[in-house]
Amino acid sequence: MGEVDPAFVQALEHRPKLEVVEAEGIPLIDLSMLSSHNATSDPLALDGLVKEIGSACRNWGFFQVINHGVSSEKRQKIESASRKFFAQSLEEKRKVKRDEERVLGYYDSEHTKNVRDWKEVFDFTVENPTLVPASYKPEDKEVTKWFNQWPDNPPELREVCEEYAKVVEKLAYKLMELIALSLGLPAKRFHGFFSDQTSFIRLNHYPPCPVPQLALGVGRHKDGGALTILAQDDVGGLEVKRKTDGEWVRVKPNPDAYIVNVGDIIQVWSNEAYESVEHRVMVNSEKERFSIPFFFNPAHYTIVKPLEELVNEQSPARYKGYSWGNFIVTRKYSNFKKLDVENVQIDHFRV
Ligand SMILES: O=C(O)CCC(=O)C(=O)O
Ligand SMILES: [Fe+2]
Repeated sequence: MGEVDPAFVQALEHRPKLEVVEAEGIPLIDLSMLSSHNATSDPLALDGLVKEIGSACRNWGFFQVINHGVSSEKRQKIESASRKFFAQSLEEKRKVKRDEERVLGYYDSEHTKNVRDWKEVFDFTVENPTLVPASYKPEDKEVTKWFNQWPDNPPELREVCEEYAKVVEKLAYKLMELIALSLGLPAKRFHGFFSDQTSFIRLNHYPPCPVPQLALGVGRHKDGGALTILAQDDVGGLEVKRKTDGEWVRVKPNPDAYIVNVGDIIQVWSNEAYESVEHRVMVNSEKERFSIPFFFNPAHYTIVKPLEELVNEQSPARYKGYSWGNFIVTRKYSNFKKLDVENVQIDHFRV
C-alpha cells in the first residue's frame, strides 16, 4: 500500500470496484418551460414536468436538469476561481482554515463515517452571516452567527461565489416548487422554511489518488439537508446507489446539467414518499476532479417533521419532529471533537 495513511482506507465491503457501471436511466429533465412564458399559459406542459419530477424523486431520488436558468458564464467563473484557489500552497489555503470558532472556509481532513475522504474543500454560506444555535446541547437556546472567510487569492473568489449563490438559490426555489406540486401541495408550500436559510456551498477538490481501489473522495452518505444541486466537472466519479437493485452506478458528466438529489429533510417532509439516496465519490490515479454542491437548507429554528397534509390514518407520520439547528451544529461540531452524543441521523427520529 506504500505511503498511504490508513485513515483513508475503506473497509473491504465499502471499497469501490474499478470497473464502472454508467447509470442508464437517471432522469434528465428539461426545465426550459419555466423560463419561457409557457409555464403559466400552458398548464398541461407544467403538469407533464411536475409528473417527471415526481417520478424522478420517487424512483431515483436523483435526477439531472438542463435549461435550468443558471448561465454557463457564472458556472465557469466559479469553477475557474475554485481551481485557482486549490492550486495554491497548503500554507496559503490554511490561512482561511476552518476551526471550532470559524467553521467555514478551507478544510483538508473531512471524514465520512470515520474514514478520511480523499479531498479538500472550501465552504461558504449563502446568507452571511448565518444564524445557528450556539451549542449542540438542545437545552442551550443561545444563537450564534457563522461568518464566511474569504482568502486574498484569487481576489475574485468572493464575488464569483456570491453571484453563483444567488442564481443557484433561484433554481433551488423553482425545484422546491415543482417538488411541492408533485406532492399535491401548493407551489410555494416550502418557501417559508428557507427565509433564514442555513444553505451552504462547498467547493470540492479531489486530487489524483494513488490507491483509488482503497479510498474514496467521499464515503457513502446521504445528504442531511433538503435538496442538493451539484455541478461536477468532466472527470466523473459520483456514484449513486440505485434504488431498484442497490448497485452503485456512476452519474455521467454532462457540462450543461446540474445533478439534483433529494436530501433527508425532503424524505421526512414527504413522509417517505421520496427518499434520500446514498451516494459516494470515486477518485482515480490520473486526474484531479472538481465539484460544487449547493446544499439548500432551512432556517435553524425549523422543526423538521412530516407535513400535516401528507399524514393521515392510512399513512401515519413516520418521524417525530427534530430541530434542524441542533442537527447541523451536532454534525458540524462532531468534525472538531468527539462529542458525548452519537452522530445524528434521521433514523433516530423514526416513529
Ligand atoms: O463531488 C461530488 O460529486 C458529490 C459530493 C457530495 O456528495 C457531497 O459533498 O455531499
Ligand atoms: Fe452528498
